Amino acid sequence: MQGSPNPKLIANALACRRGDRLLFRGLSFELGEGEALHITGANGTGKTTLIRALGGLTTPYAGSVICKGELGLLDERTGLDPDQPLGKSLDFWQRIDGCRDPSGALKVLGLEPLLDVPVRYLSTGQRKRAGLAALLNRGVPIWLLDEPLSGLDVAAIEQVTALIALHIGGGGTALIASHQTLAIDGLRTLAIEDFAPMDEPA
Ligand SMILES: Nc1ncnc2c1ncn2[C@@H]1O[C@H](COP(=O)(O)OP(=O)(O)OP(=O)(O)O)[C@@H](O)[C@H]1O
Repeated sequence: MQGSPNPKLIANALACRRGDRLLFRGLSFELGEGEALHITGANGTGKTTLIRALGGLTTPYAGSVICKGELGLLDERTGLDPDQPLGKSLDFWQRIDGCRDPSGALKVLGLEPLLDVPVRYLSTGQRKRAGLAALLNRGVPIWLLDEPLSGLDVAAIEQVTALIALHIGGGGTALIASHQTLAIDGLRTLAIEDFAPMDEPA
């Protein structure tokens, strides 16, 4: 794993707004090496917004984020060129990120038969696995995963869950927003609705 040997991700009394609506406030947690947090909450309660705030993609309305170690984000946007074959599109990022074991992620995620397929032709689940391969290749210590299991079949759900557990077991850190149950030992849970303002139903 590249980056910090002791990753940390800390949220201090975070509050986020979208439009004129305060989604959550006073949200705090601390995650370190080998720790993971499952963010739960109904549609529209602010899980993606929280992930974007943690990743520096949106500015919180209040509070702060402390991040020690490189972050990798997996959401529905893979960052892979839709017009390129999957293999070439992953190669592009591998050249930038300096991947050490490019074939490892492809094998473990069953992507080898799809390397010649243009990214735009990939199914939802295939695209999700491709995004995860790109994340694995980066070797970053802190993972922000927005619905990593959505669109995956049963076997892929088990695979991806195992990969997340492996990442944590290897000293990584992960924050996972998911509507699905995650079978990962030691996983903590944070219900985002617990931080919703009283007078603003989700
Ligand atoms: N750019 C925007 N401007 C105004 N409101 C927005 C914007 N983006 C998102 N929202 C609203 O913010 C709220 C939170 O959205 P967010 O995507 O964070 O929820 P979520 O918990 O991830 O939902 P889901 O479970 O459906 O993925 C939603 O009500 C959404 O409509």
